[in-house]
Amino acid sequence: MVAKIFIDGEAGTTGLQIRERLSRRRDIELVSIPADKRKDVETRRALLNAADVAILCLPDDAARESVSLIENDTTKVIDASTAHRVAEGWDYGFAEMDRDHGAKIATSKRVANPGCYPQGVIAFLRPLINAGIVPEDLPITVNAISGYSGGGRSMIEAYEKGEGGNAPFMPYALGLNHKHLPEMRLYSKLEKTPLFQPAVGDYAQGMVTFVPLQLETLAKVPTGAELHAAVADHYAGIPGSFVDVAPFEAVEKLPGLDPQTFNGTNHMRLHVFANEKRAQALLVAVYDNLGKGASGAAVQNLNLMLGIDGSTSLAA
Ligand SMILES: NC(=O)C1=CN([C@@H]2O[C@H](COP(=O)(O)OP(=O)(O)OC[C@H]3O[C@@H](n4cnc5c(N)ncnc54)[C@H](OP(=O)(O)O)[C@@H]3O)[C@@H](O)[C@H]2O)C=CC1
Ligand SMILES: CC(=O)N[C@@H](CCC(=O)OP(=O)(O)O)C(=O)O
Repeated sequence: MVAKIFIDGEAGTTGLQIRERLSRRRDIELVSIPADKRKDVETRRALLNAADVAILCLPDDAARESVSLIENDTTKVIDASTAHRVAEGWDYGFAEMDRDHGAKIATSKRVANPGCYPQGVIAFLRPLINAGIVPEDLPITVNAISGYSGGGRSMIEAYEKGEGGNAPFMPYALGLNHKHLPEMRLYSKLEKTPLFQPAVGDYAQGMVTFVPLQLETLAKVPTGAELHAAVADHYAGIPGSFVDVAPFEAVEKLPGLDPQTFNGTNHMRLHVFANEKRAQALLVAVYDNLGKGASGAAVQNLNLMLGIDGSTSLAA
């Protein structure tokens, strides 16, 4: 069967990337909207209702509107926006977060594609909390850097025109209230909202998230090797996982921590570093904000929803 896919917001950063990833697929008919009608509600309503799967690459309010325009119970939805990530009736689109989660996505009609930053955090904390190695109430801090494509078309244009100074490293979200906090807390299984402080760099694409852990207050302080083993065990149990775990090694510097390492792919690599004497560890995830952070994850979820094995069908 050839599945009909409509990308609402196909001209935006995420929409274009998904289009590109799907363009050579023969099992998919990509339904396009005429450029002059792309914000026309009735044209979108018709295309949304005719699609087997609609992928929403829109601002939050427009994504909510698209969902409200679906009048049948057959069109499945993958929403790349923030609108439904912690909403009732939606499944979170991070397939590797639990052993059976890919199967859940495969039968879901409403999948909320994750935010770029939260996946690197959930990828570590959920398995560690599930294994009882990190307690749910441990206060967590997250730092991160993203390429400017994370800010969508307006930020890309601003950086490419050299507007705004183009600082090599520009911290933001200093009100400590970033929109990714609810999904980061909920799916990591944390009791307390993490302190999250990201930065944008003067490069287009690729990200790194950092979770430093102060472990001395824990009743049982895990070693770096124990943290690493728990995370590695989790991903070893997920066939076709796009998340892998680097060997546990003592290094001062690692070229693989370049945020651009996995650009153009759907891969995420997890690194564990530790200093046993100080009871400190650092959890580092490297991936493409437009890949596993957005369009790669959307195509992985689409494959699952179409009953295709994502590990073999996703063009990296
Ligand atoms: N960039 C990233 O790294 C990531 C983005 N996302 C999310 O994906 C979604 C899209 O982001 P991104 O691609 O970066 O954003 P862009 O700004 O690049 O693209 C959004 C697109 O939606 C169009 N649009 C806006 N309003 C409407 C409407 N009412 N009807 C139809 N089309 C509309 C815009 O058109 P116009 O420009 O003419 O207004 C634009 O083409 C957002 O919710 C974002 O939060 C998720 C993960 C990562
Ligand atoms: C650099 C930059 O500005 N990044 C965006 C997040 C990009 C992303 O994950 O997208 P969602 O909007 O779908 O959550 C931000 O911090 O708001």
